[in-house]
Amino acid sequence: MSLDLTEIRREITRIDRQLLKLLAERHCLALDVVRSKELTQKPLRDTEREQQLLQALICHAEEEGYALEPQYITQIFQKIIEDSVLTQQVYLQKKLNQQREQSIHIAFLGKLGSYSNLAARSYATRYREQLVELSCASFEQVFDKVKSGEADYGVLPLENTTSGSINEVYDLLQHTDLSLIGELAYPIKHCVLSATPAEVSQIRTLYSHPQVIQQCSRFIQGLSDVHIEYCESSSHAMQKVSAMGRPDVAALGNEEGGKLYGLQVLKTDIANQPNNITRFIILARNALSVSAQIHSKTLLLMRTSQQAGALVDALSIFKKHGINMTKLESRPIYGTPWEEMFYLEIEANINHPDIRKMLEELKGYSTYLKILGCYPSEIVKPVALAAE
Ligand SMILES: C=C(O[C@@H]1C=C(C(=O)O)C=C[C@H]1O)C(=O)O
Repeated sequence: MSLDLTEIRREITRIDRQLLKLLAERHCLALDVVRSKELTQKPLRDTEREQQLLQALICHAEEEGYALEPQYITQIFQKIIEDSVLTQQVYLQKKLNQQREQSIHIAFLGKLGSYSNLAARSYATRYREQLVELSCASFEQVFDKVKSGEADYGVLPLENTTSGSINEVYDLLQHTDLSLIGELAYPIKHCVLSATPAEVSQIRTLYSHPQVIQQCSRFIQGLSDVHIEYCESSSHAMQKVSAMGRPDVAALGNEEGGKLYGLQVLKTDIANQPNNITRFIILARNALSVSAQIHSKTLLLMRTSQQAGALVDALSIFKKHGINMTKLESRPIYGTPWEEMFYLEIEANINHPDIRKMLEELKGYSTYLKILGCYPSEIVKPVALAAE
């Protein structure tokens, strides 16, 4: 066996290309699978098959004596299965809603390179759509651009695994006629960026969006003598820092955006927790139909009477119908002090007759009920393997 690095790397490159080819082949088979399921109307996800498949791979690796940890095999194949499930979902959704390959206009907060912009690109890539990017100065403007027809979709952050709910977006949802048609979980990897080579200890002013500052609060506390400047978005921050060209100012943003503004990365992974993920929602003027074969979710707006137990009674309807609730949020109702609007996200498809019946029942327990939208769940929860 040669120990020549160039030669070994050439061999690695050859294997990587083989892996890529095999992944592409598997990806095509996922499309054959969905065409077959279309005929049989089978649910798209089959967690039993996924469990068996993972278990069999782990056993096979052991029998063959491959030096691969079961955890490693599981992680890699869970990612592959996630792609397969989402590919099938996209196929069914595009067919059901008769979407053709076309260019779509997507509105998002910030300039090019903002996290919302990266999420918009990821959504368009998943649906294989050409993207026309429309920058907005505020969340409100994103809603307005979709309402006026200037944009087909609006991409907005709803919650983050570190800083929690984005209240401003929840409040805007209370008064909108737009429909929620999709979701997207996007990993947020904050870093410190500056225009010139510098040490983090040199920084005296940090620019970013309040949400980013909040998600990196521990890192910021560890810095001494630093002043914070809040910006409309992280992309505004990156642009400002780029224009200043000084070693004592830096932006908190992302690596991809940093490249766009010619910035250097001084430090990566500065969020309070490594699993820093933002869930974005996609808004459109018209609601989408979601295939019954897809695991879907519905977001409801609900207000209850001010009587004792009114909310508990309303929520008990979900329990009665065996419906899982994935999110419960409340926000003040403007003009009505101390009354709350509830946001309920449930794992349900509103086109199912049982769910329609359940919502009729729920009306009886609420003073206001509105469906904000039904959408495919794009968060593919990995299956758990049976304990040894
Ligand atoms: C490909 C399929 O659809 C889904 C994806 C799977 C995979 O990628 O292996 C397995 C089961 C299903 O959840 C299938 O049913 O075989």
